[in-house]
Amino acid sequence: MSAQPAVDATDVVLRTHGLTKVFRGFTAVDAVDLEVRRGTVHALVGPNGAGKTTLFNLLSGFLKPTSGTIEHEGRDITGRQPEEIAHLGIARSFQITSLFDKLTARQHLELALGSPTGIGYRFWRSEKRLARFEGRAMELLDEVGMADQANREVGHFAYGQKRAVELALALALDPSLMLLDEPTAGMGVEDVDRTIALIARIARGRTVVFVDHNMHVVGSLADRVTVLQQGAVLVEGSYDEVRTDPKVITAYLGQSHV
Ligand SMILES: Nc1ncnc2c1ncn2[C@@H]1O[C@H](COP(=O)(O)OP(=O)(O)OP(=O)(O)O)[C@@H](O)[C@H]1O
Repeated sequence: MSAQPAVDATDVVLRTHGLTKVFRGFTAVDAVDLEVRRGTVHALVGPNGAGKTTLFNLLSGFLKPTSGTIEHEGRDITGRQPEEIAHLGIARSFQITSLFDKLTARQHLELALGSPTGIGYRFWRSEKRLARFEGRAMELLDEVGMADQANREVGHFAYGQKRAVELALALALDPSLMLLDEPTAGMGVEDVDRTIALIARIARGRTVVFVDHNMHVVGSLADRVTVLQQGAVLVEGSYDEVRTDPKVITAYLGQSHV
């Protein structure tokens, strides 16, 4: 975890102002002002249905906001397409696995490295053209502790190993900001601890925003925590500040993952 940098406008990688998403009269994200500082790990938490995934979809361009703005490095990116946002260096890893069973881990990385935005795969690239990405592919797999599995088909991988490959794919973009959607969802305790260590490692020198229900993960990784409730920001602060906030305790009453 990195120390909190001094507050300075140029230290803000991502800022939303009044960000709102309304689905047929239902406000899923409600006037959210979010500030993500450079070099920090920032968690988004909140009870089920609080709007975390919708907010992620807005930040990564998969949904268009009803109103409000999103700024990246001081530039307005509101309404940009997912490919453009990825190209700006905002990488998102998905909650739902997006790997192909018959491809090896290395082939996944080579295909992603061969795609200009990193978020699509270019299957028509020849093996020879992709071979030039082998070195970088291996570096990325090494970064997530998967170098020794590089030539195995991902269909044979355990769940935690697939998530590690997905993290490597997000890193392939060389992102200035990583958005991780429930990186430990569905994992057992061992995989959760391994993933915490992995995220802590890849977060060095990078800015990370993640959504997770597991408070052990949030407490272990997050420099800042934003708690959402019914689409709006309820509280923001350090993990210890939000954990003990009476508003947060009340919001989580009746939820199993406090
Ligand atoms: N496409 C949509 N159309 C209508 N309502 C939607 C749509 N997407 C999300 N919602 C609603 O918006 C609210 C916020 O949903 P969202 O998935 O963002 O919450 P969440 O905090 O990610 O929840 P969880 O922790 O359960 O994943 C929910 O009430 C959901 O039903």
